[in-house]
Amino acid sequence: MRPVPHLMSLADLTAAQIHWIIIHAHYLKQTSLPWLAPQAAAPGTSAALYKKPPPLRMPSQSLFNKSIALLFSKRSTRTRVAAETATVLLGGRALFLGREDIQLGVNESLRDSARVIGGMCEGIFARVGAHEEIEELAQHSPVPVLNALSSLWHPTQVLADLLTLHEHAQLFSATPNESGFAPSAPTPTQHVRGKGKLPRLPPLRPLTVAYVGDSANVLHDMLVTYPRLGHTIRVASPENEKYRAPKPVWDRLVQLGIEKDIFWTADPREAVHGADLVVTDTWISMGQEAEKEQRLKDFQGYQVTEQLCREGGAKPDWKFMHCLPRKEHEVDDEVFYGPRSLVFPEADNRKWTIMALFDLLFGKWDLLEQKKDILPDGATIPKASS
Ligand SMILES: NC(=O)OP(=O)(O)O
Repeated sequence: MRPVPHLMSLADLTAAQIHWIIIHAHYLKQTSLPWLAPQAAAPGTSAALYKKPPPLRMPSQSLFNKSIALLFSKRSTRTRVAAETATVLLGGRALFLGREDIQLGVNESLRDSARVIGGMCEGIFARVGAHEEIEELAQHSPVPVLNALSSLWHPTQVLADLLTLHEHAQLFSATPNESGFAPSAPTPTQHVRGKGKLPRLPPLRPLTVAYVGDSANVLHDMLVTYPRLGHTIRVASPENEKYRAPKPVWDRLVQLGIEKDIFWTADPREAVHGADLVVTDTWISMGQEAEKEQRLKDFQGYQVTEQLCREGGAKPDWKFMHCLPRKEHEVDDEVFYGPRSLVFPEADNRKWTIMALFDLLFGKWDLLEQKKDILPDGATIPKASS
């Protein structure tokens, strides 16, 4: 009997498996978008004379006739909409089960809920409070459990960020960084698993990524991922220990042998030095509303602005990402709505990366078993710089 695969954090995957998900998400996006476009004009009409409809390839139907439970004990826009729409494209049905809808946590234990829901659904995508809750769901679920956000990790967000960076690779100048890596010439198409030629996932050169803000779940998955994909990461958070990564995250970094690759400072200007990409996130996570006043004081000077990045010495063509929802104290309008911002393509890509995970983890169960080191034709992972 195959062990039930679960995914709690990108720390659970090899660099090759992470890269494989990005390639697969890109493939699913390319095959699905034509199905979502307005219907082509009927043959013989004048519009049809000018525009040939695109060739349609069916995306994977690995969730055909299957149901996925979206077990959300916290609010969500992007993760929920991405999960529901991705499940439709894979041929399945998503059941949104919010905290007001089911017995979970109020009248029934996590253990019993996991067993019951897993007996009727083929996957559980769970957004929880304390990380231990999702660990307990996974321990007792007969079907795969995927983390939709917990107190420690937010793996699906960082996958969307990576897909977005690859898609915008041309915006980052091609100068090799200290590791000496120079990107190979991009090939316009790639063969994907006997499905013919599709636009190739653009290769991404190693970037210097600066994170300015609280040490929360998105940053934690960035920390365990970016150095293994060859990127440099620089973090600024206020001096207080509560704004630094907690022990379970450092333990995973040590386990992966990348703890020395993380540069951490309390000075946001120092963090953005040499940055290709500047990232921030909420200063007040769900459940921390009572600390709002103190946090706003502690994060004074952390707002991402043109001035901060200029004074800190970010690269002239630096770009900006934020997982959303955003507050103006974290990043001003000039950056957020300006030409440096990738935030909306980043939000769109939540759908394609969640679709890839649903396909590989819920539909096929082969994410953790295979493709540890093997990538599709022509794909490469940048060499880590240390
Ligand atoms: N970024 C993110 O997780 O958004 P939601 O909370 O709206 O799902």
